[in-house]
Amino acid sequence: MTGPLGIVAVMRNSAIAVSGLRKGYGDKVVLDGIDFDVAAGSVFSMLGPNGAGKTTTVNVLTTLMKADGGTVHVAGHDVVTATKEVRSLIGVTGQFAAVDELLTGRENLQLMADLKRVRSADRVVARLLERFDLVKSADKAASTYSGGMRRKLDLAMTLVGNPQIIFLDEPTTGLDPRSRRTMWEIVRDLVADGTTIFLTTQYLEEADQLADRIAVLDQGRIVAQGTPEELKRQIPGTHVRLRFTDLFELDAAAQVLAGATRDDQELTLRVPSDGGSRSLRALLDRLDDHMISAEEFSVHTPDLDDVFFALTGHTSTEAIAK
Ligand SMILES: Nc1ncnc2c1ncn2[C@@H]1O[C@H](COP(=O)(O)OP(=O)(O)OP(=O)(O)O)[C@@H](O)[C@H]1O
Repeated sequence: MTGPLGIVAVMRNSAIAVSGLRKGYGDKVVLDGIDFDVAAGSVFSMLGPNGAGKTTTVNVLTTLMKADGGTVHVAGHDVVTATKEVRSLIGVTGQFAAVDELLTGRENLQLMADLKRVRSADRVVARLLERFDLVKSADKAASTYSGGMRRKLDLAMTLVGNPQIIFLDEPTTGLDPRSRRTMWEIVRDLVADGTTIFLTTQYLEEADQLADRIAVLDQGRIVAQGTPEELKRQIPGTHVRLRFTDLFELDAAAQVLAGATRDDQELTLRVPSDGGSRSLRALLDRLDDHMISAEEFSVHTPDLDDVFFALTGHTSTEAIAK
């Protein structure tokens, strides 16, 4: 779209717009010119190992830190010139929780409601305690909470005042699988309500589960961006798996489909493919032409671990160990 109306439409749709963002500490370049756009109402995940620059990005986007170069707009506001507006629209949950351990869950939420000058604070606090399943522990000191409960309380505190855009910096690092799943459910609920989520994570599965778009950050640069499916499709390894009813059919198919790998025990053929609809149709047509029918047909795409390795030359855990 062109013209002023087009521009307005684009801006309205973009919750976060980052262009040429650079940041270093002394001589060390941490963000080496990164660009991305987050659509309103979506989950955008920045995926990268320890030290990739995720927290630095969150700090700049949430006005806590000044960039060395580039521009950042949050809900259409420049983070440098409209800091106050940006702060009033966002919520941030960092790696170091804002929870005061000496206060109870309820008191922590009340404190936040006072800070944000929220009306009907008691009602807001009660609702959040319920939503996060913290009613029973509401009047116990946060120091007695488990890691998962503390994260939930931290996130509940972030939601006081209904921010439009929420930044979650590694929200599930160190959590057990059950608490992690609870956090995922909460994120999904928030998005269903129209909230925009910027989420950093080192967990490939987490990005895969939650994100509409993923940016892979490695050593200060975005090495890939796209939907989880797009990222997986970018790398070799996608294949079609065909299962046949007997060896006779398998033999016939193996002769027709050059380059396929057969497994006689499983009665399957693995055929390299980009997984696109055109090549799938061509493959099925070819089998049809030879009157071969497959009992089962499935497309397998590599997971994000494969993607990370293909893009960066190291696995995410190798990089973490660096
Ligand atoms: N205040 C600082 N002064 C100097 N170097 C810093 C500072 N903060 C971060 N760094 C360095 O910048 C790099 C990126 O750090 P950042 O915290 O943004 O990474 P991250 O991807 O969030 O990793 P993590 O998951 O460990 O938090 C790291 O090498 C870190 O040591």
